[in-house]
Amino acid sequence: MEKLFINGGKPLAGHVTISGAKNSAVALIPAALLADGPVVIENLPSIQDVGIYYELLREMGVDVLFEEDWMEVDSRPMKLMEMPNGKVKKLRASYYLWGALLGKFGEARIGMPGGCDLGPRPVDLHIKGFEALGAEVHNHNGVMIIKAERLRGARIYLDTVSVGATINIMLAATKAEGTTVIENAAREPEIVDVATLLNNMGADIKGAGTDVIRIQGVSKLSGCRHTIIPDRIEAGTYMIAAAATRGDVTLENVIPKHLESVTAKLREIGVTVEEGDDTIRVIGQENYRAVDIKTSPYPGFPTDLQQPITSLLTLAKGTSIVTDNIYGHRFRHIDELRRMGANIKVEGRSAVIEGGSSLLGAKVIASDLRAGAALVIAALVAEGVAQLDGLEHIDRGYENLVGKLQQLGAIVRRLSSNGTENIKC
Ligand SMILES: CC(=O)N[C@H]1[C@@H](OP(=O)(O)OP(=O)(O)OC[C@H]2O[C@@H](n3ccc(=O)[nH]c3=O)[C@H](O)[C@@H]2O)O[C@H](CO)[C@@H](O)[C@@H]1O
Ligand SMILES: C=C(OP(=O)(O)O)C(=O)O
Repeated sequence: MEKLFINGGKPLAGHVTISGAKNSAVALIPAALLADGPVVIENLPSIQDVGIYYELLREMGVDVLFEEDWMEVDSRPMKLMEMPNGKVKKLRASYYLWGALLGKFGEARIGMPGGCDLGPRPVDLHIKGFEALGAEVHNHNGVMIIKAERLRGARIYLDTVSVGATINIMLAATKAEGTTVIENAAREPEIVDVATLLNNMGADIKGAGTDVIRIQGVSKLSGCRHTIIPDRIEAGTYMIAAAATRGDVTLENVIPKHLESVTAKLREIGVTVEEGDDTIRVIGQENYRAVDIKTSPYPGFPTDLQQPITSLLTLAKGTSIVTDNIYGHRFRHIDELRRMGANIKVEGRSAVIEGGSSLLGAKVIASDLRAGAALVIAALVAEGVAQLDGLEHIDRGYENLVGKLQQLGAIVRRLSSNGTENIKC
């Protein structure tokens, strides 16, 4: 069992290159299965979710090459098979196999997904979408059995804005007969990224990035090459870490537009943020103001940065209220932050943070991916050494976290129980 040891109190300084987006990568890989030819995906982040997808594809008989930051996916030898358990449970985004296989074979038999435990994460809208396209959907002992004689375009209104349901419907509808219209669609940049790949494969998708997406079905898709967009959540995490440690960090390979809500909130807190074409420089300040934050679908403040920014707000003078309107139970990091000396209470969907208390190193456990990021940020600020467990969650979504933090001057080490150092992660 490995742990992170962080000796806090050192401002982060220097440059950090942001990797490809996790939430794009895990949708683009299944999307590539729809092509009748090789699809090359570049700028892949080296994270566990991508590694698991690679193994899933191999199990399904896909011809797949995976080297450092690119993957070539050729699904021509692939056969339809049932995947009830195993690796599909290890990540959330295995649910994209539902839409991809439904589009490709007219059938999918895939177990319910895993991913971060953020409280209830229903999939009713995915099912509603598939049914509207003409599929029959049954949940048989935790295995989704989705079958369609013919997929036919439909008008689908999403009652809640959902990233997963928007992409899954897009995947299946790409090869349906006729036109599908998704109303109240999610607008996240990762959705645009997936639509771009599908269009380059020969699909006809218009409106991705707005709340109405129109998909004219096509009968055949072919191979192509695609570069993944930068990970705005990884970028936001380093922005917050730079601010919290009162550092001076320049992020490279970012799209500043994707981070507007984060930049706006950091500025409100009192952080200096300078935007370049594909860089963002964050300069921390001594005094921070308390602010209120409410998460909402893109372009609102992302729920995936709600936990990390809570750590920063423990340093701000006054009371901040962080409300998660997407996942009202996403507060498992709070007890751990309290262990480090933070003064925070949870009231319903909100964390109420009394800023100004000093953080101290402690033994803490990451319960999920962004809880891990929040605790790393707190540890970088804290006095003394913090010991962090639960690294398997962090590994799902942060490429080379230790190496990147060390490059910025942090005193951080990843050690196994026998004291061996692992600097690759
Ligand atoms: C792999 C991936 O891309 N994960 C992201 C994706 O997760 P995921 O796709 O699972 O999240 P959704 O966008 O679907 O969820 C948004 C909201 O819709 C609700 N909902 C969703 C589907 C459904 O069928 N019914 C329903 O009620 C959810 O409970 C949640 O309250 O978007 C989340 C919200 O930005 C992010 O936190 C995750 O990092
Ligand atoms: C919640 C997250 O991921 P997933 O949906 O893959 O569990 C996340 O990236 O913060």
